[in-house]
Amino acid sequence: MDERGLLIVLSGPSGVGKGTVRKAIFSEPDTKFQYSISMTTRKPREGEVDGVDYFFKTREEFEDLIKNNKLLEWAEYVGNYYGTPIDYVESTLQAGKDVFLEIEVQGALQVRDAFPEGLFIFLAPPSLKELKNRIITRGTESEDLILNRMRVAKEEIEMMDAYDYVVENDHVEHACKRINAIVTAEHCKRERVAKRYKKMLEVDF
Ligand SMILES: Nc1nc2c(ncn2[C@@H]2O[C@H](COP(=O)(O)OP(=O)(O)O)[C@@H](O)[C@H]2O)c(=O)[nH]1
Ligand SMILES: Nc1ncnc2c1ncn2[C@@H]1O[C@H](COP(=O)(O)OP(=O)(O)O)[C@@H](O)[C@H]1O
Repeated sequence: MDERGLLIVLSGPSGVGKGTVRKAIFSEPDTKFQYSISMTTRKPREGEVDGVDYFFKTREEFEDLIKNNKLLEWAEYVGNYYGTPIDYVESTLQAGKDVFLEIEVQGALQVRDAFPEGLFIFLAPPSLKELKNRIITRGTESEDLILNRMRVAKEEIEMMDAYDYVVENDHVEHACKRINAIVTAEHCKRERVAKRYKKMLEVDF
């Protein structure tokens, strides 16, 4: 395979709908992206499955992964560690497949340093009021955690300029369409098709 896959990073504030949009993208039968399952020390929520939603780890196990350079990026977020396994990302890109990461902002900025050629998409809420509503309706957080997440969210929104694209998550299906359109456009921009034609033209006819 002479073409590496594209590293697609979807990020944005907690509660904006990253998980919802990512699941909607991966529920489409023709999605060709490979989802990189993250490691976390957060306790599983009801219905979450180890190795499907996350690889659930103890703090000791996670700290060993950090020490042994097994993570492309990691962040401590609202009291828990989250990180991306580097081997899966590297081998999948090497195989020419696009890898999709859904991660918070600190991690996305680390990936930007390691993979400046990646595609960085910021998912934005229609408003801060709507963001708070979404965190509340999700109902997984206590009052204290909601305030904490809103504080973090404001700082995260300030980082929007570091991304290649901002996608507003007004309606899930619209956000998915925008993301798919961006990836398609990016592939064209990166001249994958043009390179194929150049190769064809090298041959006499
Ligand atoms: N840096 C980083 N963030 C991650 C990773 N996996 C998930 N996250 C982010 O961690 C945050 C908290 O995730 P989670 O506890 O599942 O809650 P929720 O996504 O807000 O419902 C979210 O912003 C996720 O996108 C990862 O591997 N690295
Ligand atoms: N476009 C949308 N419109 C209305 N509610 C949404 C939308 N996208 C997500 N939500 C809701 O917002 C809440 C937070 O979404 P979630 O995917 O958990 O966010 P994140 O992964 O960014 O923390 C959930 O209750 C989800 O159903």
